[in-house]
Amino acid sequence: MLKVENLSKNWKEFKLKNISFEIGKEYCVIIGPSGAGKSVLLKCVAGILKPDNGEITLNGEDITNLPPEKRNVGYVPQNYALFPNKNVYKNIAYGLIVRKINKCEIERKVKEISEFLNISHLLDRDVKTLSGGEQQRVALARALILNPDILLLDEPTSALDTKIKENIITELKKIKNIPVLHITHDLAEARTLGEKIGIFINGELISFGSKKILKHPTNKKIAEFLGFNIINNMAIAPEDIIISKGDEGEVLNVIDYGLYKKVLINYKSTIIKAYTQKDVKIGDKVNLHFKSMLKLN
Ligand SMILES: Nc1ncnc2c1ncn2[C@@H]1O[C@H](COP(=O)(O)OP(=O)(O)OP(=O)(O)O)[C@@H](O)[C@H]1O
Repeated sequence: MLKVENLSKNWKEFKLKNISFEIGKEYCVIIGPSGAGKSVLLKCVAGILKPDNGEITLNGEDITNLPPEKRNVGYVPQNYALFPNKNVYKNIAYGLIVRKINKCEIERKVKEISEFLNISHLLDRDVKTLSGGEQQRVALARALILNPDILLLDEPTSALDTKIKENIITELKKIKNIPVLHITHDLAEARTLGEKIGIFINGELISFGSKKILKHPTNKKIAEFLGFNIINNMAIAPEDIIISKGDEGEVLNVIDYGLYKKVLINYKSTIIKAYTQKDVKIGDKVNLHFKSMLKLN
């Protein structure tokens, strides 16, 4: 179990503000906009940055001041940080070689982890020749082979195209029995993977708990971040709006995504975002019906 208590880190322009949360053997996704401080938080847990205040415990042990190599933490940074002058096998085996594990045991473990992540065919390859998705799997294998007590993932799919992203997400879903702390700005990824969800804005963890929050935001800040419309302190999801002909609002913009359209409507002097499959055009006069509205605190 990972427990973070009152963690803070201050620079002139940025503050990580008293972050507290805990996760057990579950997949936790922390989501937030760029620059919110997600990577700083992850680096504090990995031991790469030292927090100014606060405490980090892993399975009951205070690791706040331990160097990275003394924490049993698997960390996959955003750029993967593979060793460019070693092949895939040596990259994956690196942590075990440093720990002077015997050769047969290393071979067995590399075989096991590379089968798990479908990269057995790449073991002899030079890492410089790998695609982004392949590099990602090698970085994951390198972290997982050490049987870490926690896996830390910094935007693991940000550099990948949609198809490869889906494949990696399938692999990530297979990781069980250890806590995973995954940071991203991708809401779809949070919805697919997160058992627990943290919402991080401007150095602050404004919400932490069950994934229910993604469909039922509790306050305006969370609702806005999740893309809900807000009218009279009620949150309305764009997919919960039915558009019909009328005179209450006017369509300002339409973006056609093929399967659905994203429509911006000037509705009683508020700009409303709706998703629809109907045929709407800029300038159409419309009425709106809200299928569901959530009261905010
Ligand atoms: N070593 C540092 N010294 C000073 N400021 C830093 C340092 N590292 C990070 N910051 C600042 O902390 C803030 C948060 O950065 P961080 O990388 O955690 O954001 P993020 O939420 O991970 O964003 P992104 O999704 O873009 O990676 C930024 O304003 C960044 O410039």
